[in-house]
Amino acid sequence: MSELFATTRTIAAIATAVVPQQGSVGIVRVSGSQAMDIAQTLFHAPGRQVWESHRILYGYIRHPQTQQLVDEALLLLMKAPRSYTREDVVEFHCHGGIMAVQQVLQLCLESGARLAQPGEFTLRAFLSGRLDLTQAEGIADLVGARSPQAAQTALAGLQGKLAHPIRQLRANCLDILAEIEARIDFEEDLPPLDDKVIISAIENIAAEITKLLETKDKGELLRTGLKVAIVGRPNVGKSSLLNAWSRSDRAIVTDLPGTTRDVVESQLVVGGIPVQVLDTAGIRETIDQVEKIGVERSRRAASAADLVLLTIDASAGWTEGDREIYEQVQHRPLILVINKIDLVENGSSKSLEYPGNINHIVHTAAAQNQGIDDLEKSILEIVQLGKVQAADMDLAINQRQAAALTQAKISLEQVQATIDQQLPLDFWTIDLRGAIQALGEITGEEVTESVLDRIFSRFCIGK
Ligand SMILES: Nc1nc2c(c(=O)[nH]1)N(C=O)[C@@H](CNc1ccc(C(=O)N[C@@H](CCC(=O)O)C(=O)O)cc1)CN2
Ligand SMILES: Nc1nc2c(ncn2[C@@H]2O[C@H](COP(=O)(O)OP(=O)(O)OP(=O)(O)O)[C@@H](O)[C@H]2O)c(=O)[nH]1
Ligand SMILES: [Mg+2]
Repeated sequence: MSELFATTRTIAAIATAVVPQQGSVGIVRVSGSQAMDIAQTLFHAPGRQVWESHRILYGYIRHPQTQQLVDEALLLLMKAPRSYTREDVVEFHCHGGIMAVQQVLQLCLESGARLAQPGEFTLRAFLSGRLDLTQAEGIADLVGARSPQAAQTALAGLQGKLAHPIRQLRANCLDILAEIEARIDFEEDLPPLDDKVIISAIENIAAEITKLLETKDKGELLRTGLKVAIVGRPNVGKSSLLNAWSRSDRAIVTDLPGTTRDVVESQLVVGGIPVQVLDTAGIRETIDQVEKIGVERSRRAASAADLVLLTIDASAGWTEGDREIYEQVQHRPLILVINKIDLVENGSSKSLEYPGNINHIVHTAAAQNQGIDDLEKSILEIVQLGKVQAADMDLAINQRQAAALTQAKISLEQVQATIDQQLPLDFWTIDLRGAIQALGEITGEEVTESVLDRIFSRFCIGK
């Protein structure tokens, strides 16, 4: 057993962010049987304050040997099992920045704790039965959420809205298994099995699994979001588009072609989906060394993006330069953004002869903040958010859960095939057990250490 699964040692870590921005308060969290001892060694609470569970004490953290003052702080005590890990937990609420928390953590380590691995507090919460795996994954998703909708979906997981139906489906499978096994063991004493009843019960379970699987695309979009690259010739208004879209002055805009040299990025939310927008250097042949590198980066950004916004200047029409860029990006999900629409007669661009097979076209006047709504609508059409939302559930499964659900469904289909072929009852149980195993992996009733390792190492230290 790896050290991660031995819960005998007391663990400690900084629970709050250390980089890049300093918070005004920083927390050092300690969990395990030595937590109270460590708190008493390091923390001095003046006056008559009681060291009881779920109390906050005020006082001073001092070096245990030299008595040198380290911080003026608050101490939160949570006695087992009324804590996040169900172990004794203490939290030092220190001044923010890095010095106080780092010194307090160091003192905890010198007093007998070891540094927690990423996700180890939550792992202990799982091992002690406080959370199941889907709830633990919900916590990681919540911490990483980049849109309110992503946070809402993560909270649903944290609340057990996924664990509940999965447990129910597994219990249904176990009931069917018990029915079959009873016939194997006591065949003569029981009425014979009705195949039709079993088949319809299995069909119902498979249908529920299918419904859950339909939330996968939404989960993927909310968790990873979209990467969108704005590309085009110099001076067509790419940076203006980024600024209009993000309602900021994020990128430098001038009337000089070749203004943007490096990739400029901005985080947005479109229809609940976190979107990372990349403004890039205008693509053209150039002998300028710096610009050349910028152009190379633009090409790379375009090929790494989920969606490319090929931006052109309406007043210039479809130029040879636009065509060359189009050839490089035409096989990618693409929107043609016809910008500077304010400069053409009656706002139309019918004279533009862009390729007829471009399906998504949006007209904008970025410098006037016009066309952004249409752009967002077009993006949501491309990612088919409508379809995603139609799976009307506030929960959304992740890839690991989808893989296990798919496995469970395949196993159930095999049970049905076995019944159809009228094979002996023993055979029915084999695949049914497969489905039970797969469903158990999702919540963590049946799970290997390597799977746990993979899930919890995604967390940050202190979580
Ligand atoms: N300071 C601080 N804030 C935090 C956390 C934390 O650990 N420390 N959390 C953690 O990441 C989250 C809150 N989650 C928590 C969940 C359960 C318990 C807990 O002690 N539960 C016990 C007892 C409840 C009671 O009866 O008083 C239990 O369920 O047994 C604590 C925090 C977010 N905010
Ligand atoms: N009339 C009009 N001018 C615009 C519009 N969008 C951008 N411009 C102007 O076009 C010029 C170039 O804009 P940028 O946003 O810097 O263009 P860019 O594509 O980022 O250019 P590079 O970084 O050089 O590739 C600036 O003078 C903008 O004010 C628009 O919709 N209408
Ligand atoms: Mg630019």
